[in-house]
Amino acid sequence: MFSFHQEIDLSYVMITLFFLWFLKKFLYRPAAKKNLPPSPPKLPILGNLHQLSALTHRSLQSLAKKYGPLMLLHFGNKPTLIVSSADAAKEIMKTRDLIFANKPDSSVTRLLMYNGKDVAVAPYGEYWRQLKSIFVLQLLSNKRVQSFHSIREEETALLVKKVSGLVSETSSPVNLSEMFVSLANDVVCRAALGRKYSEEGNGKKFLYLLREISELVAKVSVGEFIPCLSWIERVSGFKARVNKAAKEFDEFLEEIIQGSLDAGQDLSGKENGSSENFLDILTAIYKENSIGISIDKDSIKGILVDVFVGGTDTTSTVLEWAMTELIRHPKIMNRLQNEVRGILNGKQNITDADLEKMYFLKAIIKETLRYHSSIPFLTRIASQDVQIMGYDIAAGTMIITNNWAMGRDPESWEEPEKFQPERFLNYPIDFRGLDFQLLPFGAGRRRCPGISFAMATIEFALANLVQKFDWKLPNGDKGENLDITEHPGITIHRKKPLLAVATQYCF
Ligand code: HEM
Repeated sequence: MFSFHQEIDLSYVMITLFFLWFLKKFLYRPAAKKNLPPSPPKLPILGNLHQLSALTHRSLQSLAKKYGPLMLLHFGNKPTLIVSSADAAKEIMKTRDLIFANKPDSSVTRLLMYNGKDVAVAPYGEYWRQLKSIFVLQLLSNKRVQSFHSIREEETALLVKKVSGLVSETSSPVNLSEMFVSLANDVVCRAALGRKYSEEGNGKKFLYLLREISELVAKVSVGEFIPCLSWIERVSGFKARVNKAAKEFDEFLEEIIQGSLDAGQDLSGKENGSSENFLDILTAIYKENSIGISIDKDSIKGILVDVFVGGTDTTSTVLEWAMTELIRHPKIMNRLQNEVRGILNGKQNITDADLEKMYFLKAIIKETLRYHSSIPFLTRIASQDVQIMGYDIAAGTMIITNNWAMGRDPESWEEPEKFQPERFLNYPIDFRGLDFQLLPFGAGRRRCPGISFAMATIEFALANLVQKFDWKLPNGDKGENLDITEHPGITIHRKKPLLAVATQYCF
């Protein structure tokens, strides 16, 4: 039984409930429902992280086959849009490029890349624009790339000499993977710092630090996605490892920059800028404000880290996959050797003019970049709420364009799982960021500024290796049996080093 007092309470409750129902029904307008991209089911805390294997580009390709070219995943607590088609990539990096001009950063990249004072992770804005123009106009212009011709020639000649030595002395297999890493490092080092570092003395430390920085930049730090687990990084020693590498590399860079400043480089006397290296150019900008842009020492250090992290592993990986595919496909190797040897017609030295005529060589490099895009992901951040292909994307969403999967998309390529360089002969698709089905160097404002530098090294080295030697697998193994398992990282390279037996070609 209710008491009088209880009855009054009940009527209050009834009136209040009716009032709330009325408000909801007639006055409250819920926010319009968002049209989100399709998403696979997710777990609390982890989001979709449990659906990703170490070869993340392959896991994301499989998920995209089910959920489509735009899908929304959650990496822990981070909403992440996965882009897997040329049309969707064009929306992000052309139509709405300005909204997506920022790159995600992390505590690791902030420490190693001088708190965004480099180019690759600097927030989009005036500072980034000035640094990018230093890259494009001062360090990596076509004229500058040509001026490094003798560096490429000398370093490739050393590579050829090493292979010839192995052929004549032992006829043992050549570790091509290792040789490509040395070649790419040495060419970049000489262009950047005017000298190279060997595996002896303080060179050893420098090479170790380069490897360490590249490895750490590629590592995903769990605390970025699942903040409640960030303690793992401290306990596992990961944070300490990053701090140590950042400090030691900084000390190294400080020493060489100070050395260059103390030496008082006078660039005015250098002919056509031919022997200017990146450090010369950057210290001149720093000291004399020579191009009307002012930079500090951290900017120089950030730029140099970008050059080493962005320019070495990427280049050696392309060479490694190109040679892998040539050895796997003897007919393609044969056709390339006929082209190169035919154009040289008995001549030993390859010139830039010779390379220009090597259409099949260029097609092989394009096909390598399609089939084994060395950097699998292009990353961005949405700086405001935006609609992409009818879907609502919230500000702050991380964007991952799966460039590797786009190179194998059957909507864009016939027989995408076959290595067929011929597809690029008489087919005007290029990799410079205008054809969205092929983006090994990215596109839009954040496109790679090192394309010409990298291509010059790759074309020259590959042409020399197939001109001067014939290649086969050790122990008479057939090319088609060559193991092509991938090793995950910021660049995707071979899990096992590429070993091959060379025979000197008699001209
Ligand atoms: C085969 C060799 C190379 C490949 C495959 C490659 C690939 C890439 C890719 C995919 C990006 C991201 C682009 C985007 O997000 O749209 C990038 C950015 C960049 N690359 Fe390269 N790269 C190579 C060589 C080089 C070289 C030789 C240098 C310098 C010497 C370099 C310097 C940079 C820099 C500074 C950025 C950042 C650009 C920005 O954020 O504005 N890269 N590269």
